Amino acid sequence: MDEVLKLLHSKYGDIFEIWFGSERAIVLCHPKYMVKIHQTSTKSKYIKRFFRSEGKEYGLVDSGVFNNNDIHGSWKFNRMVFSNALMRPKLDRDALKWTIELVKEMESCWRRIGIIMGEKDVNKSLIENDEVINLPNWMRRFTYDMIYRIAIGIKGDALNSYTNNLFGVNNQETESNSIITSTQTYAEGIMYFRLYSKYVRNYVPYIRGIVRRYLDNKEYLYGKLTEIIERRRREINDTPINEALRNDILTSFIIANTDRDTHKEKYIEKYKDVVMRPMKNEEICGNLIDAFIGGTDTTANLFCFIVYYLAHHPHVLTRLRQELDSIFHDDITRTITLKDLDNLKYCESIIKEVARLQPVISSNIRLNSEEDEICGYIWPANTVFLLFYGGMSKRPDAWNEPLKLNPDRFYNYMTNDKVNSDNGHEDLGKDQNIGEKSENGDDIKNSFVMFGGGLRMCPGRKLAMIELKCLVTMIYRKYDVELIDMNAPLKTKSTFITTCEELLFRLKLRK
Ligand code: HEM
Repeated sequence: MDEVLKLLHSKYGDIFEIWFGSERAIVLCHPKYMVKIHQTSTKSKYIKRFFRSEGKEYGLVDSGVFNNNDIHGSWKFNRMVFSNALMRPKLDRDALKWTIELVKEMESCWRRIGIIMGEKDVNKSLIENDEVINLPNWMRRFTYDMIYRIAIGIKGDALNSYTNNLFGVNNQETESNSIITSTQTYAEGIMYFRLYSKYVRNYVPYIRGIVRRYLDNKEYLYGKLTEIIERRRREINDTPINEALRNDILTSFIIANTDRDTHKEKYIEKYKDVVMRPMKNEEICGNLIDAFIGGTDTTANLFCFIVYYLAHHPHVLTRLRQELDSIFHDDITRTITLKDLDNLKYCESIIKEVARLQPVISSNIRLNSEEDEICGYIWPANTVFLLFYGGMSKRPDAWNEPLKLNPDRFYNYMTNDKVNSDNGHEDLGKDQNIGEKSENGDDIKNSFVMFGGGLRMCPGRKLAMIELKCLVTMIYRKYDVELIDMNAPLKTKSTFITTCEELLFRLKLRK
């Protein structure tokens, strides 16, 4: 998808149309067109994401947040509860603590196998197996375990059971693993409900069989999640009102708009147009599934891209190490604090710069709910706009030497207040959508779109940054990461998201 859009962009310019079967999409490649689309006002005409409201029975029309098209009803309500659950400062502390624990767990798995060189018990047959030393395989499991804990509050088991399997230990199927596997199957099924009409899904023989299996899996997944929700509801009921509850997002979903919700009054004030009521089990299921899907492949693949770019840019790695050493000195095992994360400005710049060059989500879809003008044309309501972020983030009119990895373009903004106030782009350090050549003003605003924009901007952005900064710190302050084939190009596959297909690696204790 990414490559096709790149090609069409160079051939047809900043605006052109493409057809998906009988559906037309207008592709927008210039950041100036994003100004309207990424507007944060509730009056925005560009909140809708999908052109067809197919797949209600699969939870795709009015449940969860990502696939939800009911923008004035269930999306607004779910999104409010979702954002509040994920953006609470209290969650940051736990997210950091859990990331640290999980990196340690992953290190111990790597040690057992011999991925960390110099360890005694190297298992030769395992480290010669490309599957085992393929970083994306580990990162996917890392983010499964992480999001499971963030979502449900209970440690996931994907890393450990994968490692045990490699050693021939038969694991009992854990609840977390069966939920994650079922969520993956659920995610794979989405395209059948998006692509095929109700008639095809119900009557075309081969497709009907596949769709039935996906629906059975959905029933299983909702059933399992409902058991967990009910269990947690009972635990909450049994906890005295003056006792603090866990900070996982399931707890936040359950207590939202109830007497246990300490922020209730604030939300009533802030979201005046949303009916405040507790969430039903089915709504919570939809939101949990979105957290599982949104919070795994994105962060996992971006981390792999960071590792690839750092291996090929030693001067950037040296600067990163200088920053890490200035914060942690010789203590490569000191527990990382939230304050440390705030101080890791160069580390954050690397994450952003890699996301600019190699975005995991390089395009997005929005529809206008009313007739509107974009690029001098009047578009009827429900025109599909495909926003090609991956093209915008490499425009020569927005960035100096756009194809070069240069974290300084973000670092200088974050560390130099004068630059910030002079160009009016104070927020660059805070996931804003802004380009480098700011003298062009609005034209290049929105040329860096890591987390989308407007009211649908990614609600997991703070969590993703905590995870990524913590991972980069814990790996690079302690280890040298060696790629098995330094000449291999970055192997990616691009559908809705761009994944890292192969990155063979090993670690050595840092000299
Ligand atoms: C590096 C990591 C991540 C990247 C690059 C990323 C990127 C994005 C982007 C580009 C969007 C579309 C926003 C828009 O339409 O304007 C999005 C939406 C979303 N993301 Fe993320 N994301 C990341 C991590 C996460 C995490 C950790 C979670 C959950 C825990 C999450 C949950 C979601 C959800 C639920 C939506 C849909 C929001 C809505 O439609 O209202 N994401 N993300």
